[in-house]
Amino acid sequence: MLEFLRRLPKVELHLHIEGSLEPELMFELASRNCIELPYATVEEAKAAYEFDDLQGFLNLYYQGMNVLRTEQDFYDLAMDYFKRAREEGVVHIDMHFDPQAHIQRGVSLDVVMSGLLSAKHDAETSLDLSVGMIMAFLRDRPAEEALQVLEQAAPYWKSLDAIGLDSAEHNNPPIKFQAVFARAKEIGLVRVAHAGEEGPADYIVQALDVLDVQRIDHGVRCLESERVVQRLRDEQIVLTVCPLSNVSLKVVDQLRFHPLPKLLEEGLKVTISSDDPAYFGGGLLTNHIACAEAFGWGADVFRLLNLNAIEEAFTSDERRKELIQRLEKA
Ligand SMILES: Nc1ncnc2[nH]cnc12
Ligand SMILES: [Zn+2]
Repeated sequence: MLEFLRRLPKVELHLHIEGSLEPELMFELASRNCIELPYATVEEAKAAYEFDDLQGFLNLYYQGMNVLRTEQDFYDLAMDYFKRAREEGVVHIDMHFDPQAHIQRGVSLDVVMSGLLSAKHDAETSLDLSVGMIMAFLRDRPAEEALQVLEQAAPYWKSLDAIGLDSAEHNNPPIKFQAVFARAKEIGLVRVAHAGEEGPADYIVQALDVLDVQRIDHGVRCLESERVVQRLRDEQIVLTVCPLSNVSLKVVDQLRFHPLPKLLEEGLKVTISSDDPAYFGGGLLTNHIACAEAFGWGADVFRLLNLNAIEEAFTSDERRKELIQRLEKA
């Protein structure tokens, strides 16, 4: 099974590129930019990655990305992950990034975009890896700020595959971003949102009805409402479920109690992703292996999960067809 999972062409729809910052690179960038870290060693940083909940993680996530200052830093961050993902047999990544978390530190949108877009270009031309770009808004910051960033990003609209919504879900319902998402729709941008990770099933409905999103990131709490499950099934809305993330952030107690098998039984269009691999114990292959061990899934389940992801990936129809053929042959 391990060899099968390694060679299976895997597609990741839910990855925060800032959450792929490994402590080793964090130290390298800190040294390059003369920034003092709150950790003495890589081991000390890793030991701090124990979280009680989403907010506990977000505090370290925003602190960690403070080492990202230049275009080269963003390029190195993304290429470092792309190369590792490729070695694990990942063939496509839809990458979230958080411009507000950088702009508020004095790092310009141009610096972020130039670094990430160069890395995407190089991955697509030299690594056999396609990359989608999801510009995410921080739901615990004001909607007006998100709207400003969306307008400021006008030179990059053509380079974006979607906008997203992430960060602290409690008390930050999708409806807060109604105007931002309406403007994105007017511009012609596709929309996705985190919902039902720590927030209630009702936030999933709001994301669909008010933000008109095409996917739900996480969505595991849909199971608390029969009506929401029915809706997701009827409309075959893709859920980007992140098993090891859910364990790390205590959304579930242990992987063997994760609702992934139930979501599949319910006929939902499930995919799996790593979310923030540097913080949650590993990348997409590690998530696959952990699921194989926890749920005893065979090859057919993993083929289905990745077929679901390929069908939804932000890529060309030509690349999609190629990936489906490679999946069938694996
Ligand atoms: N799991 C997650 N949930 C919400 N926002 C995030 N930003 C990075 N990872 C996140
Ligand atoms: Zn996420």
